[in-house]
This record gives sequence, C-alpha cells and structure tokens, in this order.
Amino acid sequence: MNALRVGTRQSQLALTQTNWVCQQIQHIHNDVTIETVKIVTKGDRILDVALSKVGGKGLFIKEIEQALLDGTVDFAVHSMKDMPAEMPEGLMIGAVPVREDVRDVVIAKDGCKFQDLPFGAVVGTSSLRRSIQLKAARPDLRIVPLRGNIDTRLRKLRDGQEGLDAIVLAAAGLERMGWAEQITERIPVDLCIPAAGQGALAIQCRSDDRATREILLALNDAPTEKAVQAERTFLGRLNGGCQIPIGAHASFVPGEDGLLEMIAIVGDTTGARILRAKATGTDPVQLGHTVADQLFAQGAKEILASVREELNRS
Ligand SMILES: NCc1[nH]cc(CCC(=O)O)c1CC(=O)O
Repeated sequence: MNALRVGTRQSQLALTQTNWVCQQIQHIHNDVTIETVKIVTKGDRILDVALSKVGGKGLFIKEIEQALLDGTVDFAVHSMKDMPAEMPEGLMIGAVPVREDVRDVVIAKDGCKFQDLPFGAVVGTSSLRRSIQLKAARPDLRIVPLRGNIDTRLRKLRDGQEGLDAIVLAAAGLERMGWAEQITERIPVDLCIPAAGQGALAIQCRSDDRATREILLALNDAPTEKAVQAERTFLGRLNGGCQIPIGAHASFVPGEDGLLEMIAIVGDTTGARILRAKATGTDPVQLGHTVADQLFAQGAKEILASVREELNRS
C-alpha cells in the first residue's frame, strides 16, 4: 500500500489533467491510493489582467512547488508550458507523458478558416507569441486581449464579447477537455510556432523521493521528454517567461532515426522585429543551444532587452 498526494490547480483543465495522470498511475500500480489537494496560484487569483502585464515566471506553479517542498503533496501535474525553464532546488520533473497535439488552433464564430477570416477580423488572445505570429500572416487582423480559463474564453467568443470573430487556444487543452469538436482549424506549427512544452504535461516531484520517482517513471514518454528538453533548454538560454514572445517546437524527423528538428521564434511586442531559427541534431540539450545561438547571432539579445524594458514600464 502506498498513499500519495497530488497537488493541482483547480481549473477544469488542471483537474482533468491530474485525474488522467492519477488513472494512468493506478492502472499500473493498483495498490497506490492518491489524494487530490487543490491549490490556488497567483495566476488563478489575477485572471482579469493580461498575463504580459502581470509578469513573473511560474505564475501558475509557485504555490504548488512550495507544497511539494513542504511535503504537503508528493507530486504535481502541470502544463509543461506553464513551467519556467529553471526549477527550485530539490524538485524535478519525474515524468513527461506522451504529448498531445502541439498546435495552436483557431476557433472561429462562423467556422471560418484562419486565412478566410474577413479583413480586419477581431481575434482574441493575450499571448504575445500568438499575436505577433498571427499578425505576420494576417497584418489586417485586430488582436484583442482574452484571458480566463478555456471555458471562459469559449464563452466570450460565443457571446460575441469585444466583437470577437475568433479566438486562438492550444489544441491540447481542448483535446483533454473533450472539446476538440469546437476547433475550426489547427494552425500549422511553422505559421504559429507553439510555446516551449506546449501540449505536454510535467509531473513534478521531489528529487530525493525515490519511491514516488519510481512510480512516475512508468508514465514517461522518451520522445516527448527529449523534444521538450530541447525546447526548454532553448527557453532557458533566452531566459524567457510566458510574457515574452518566444516560440519553440522540436520533433523527431520521421524516418531519420533519433534526429530532432527544432524551429524557434522570438519577436518584439509589436511583431515589428521577428527572428526565426531552425536546426537539427540528435542531442536535445545541444540542439537547444544551437537554436538559441542562431537567434543570438541575429540580435535576439537586443530584442529581449527591449521587450523586458517595455513590459517593466507598462
Ligand atoms: N496559457 C494557459 C495554458 N496552459 C496550458 C494550456 C493548455 C495547453 C497545453 O498544455 O499546452 C493553456 C491554455 C491555452 O494556451 O490554450
């Protein structure tokens, strides 16, 4: 008999993800019992302000990490893309389950494909990463801020708030909620490079908790882990938080045994300057550094400095 406690945010998505992980664990270890501990994070308390204005890294995870360190919970399930590249001493990612669809998606009021949206259509997203890439493809679009949990955002579109014609969300959240039928179009990754870790889960635990680590390991998917490692190494080099427009997507090249390809983007807040990079490699950490170095060689440091300055001012 083994009794574990899992920490989670209380959004529908967080609970759904956590339940999925607990089911997987109990499928493999039917003697393990798991108690769910709901934790409110700073990100949950300030849902009315654009994330880019709130700033700070790990807005949705700090309180949960503290509960892990305190021993109040034994593991935690996070959306990988909400995790900062660096982790507090004593904690680790114990498993990375197989990734969902990594893409961003458009949900349009009239079921209109992205390129077919009317001139000047209003598109809701609070993500600078999404907004600068969508504007690069469709400069006419009017991007408006959109916050809240997935269900809140879908409701705002249905209600036509802010004159919304469409919203952009991650496919993964919708898939996990069972709401994929609402998706109008999955945006190709080279048109809108996803956030580092998008579509993946991170199961976090204490580094010294061997028993829990052993249990979690069975849920790990090595290809997902390696792709995410490349993306997060890159993110760490750029020192990026969720408010900075950075995208990174790594995937194994089909038919090329063990070869990863990564594409990445960094831009300023208006999208006036956008830098892109692409590389392949077999070592995830090396690949993350290679792509970061490519962007630094193109002037990413100046862009990042200007974004940070701007976000600090506003
Ligand atoms: N930004 C919040 C967030 N964090 C994780 C997901 C779900 C998708 C995922 O796990 O990548 C979402 C919602 C969204 O971006 O649409």
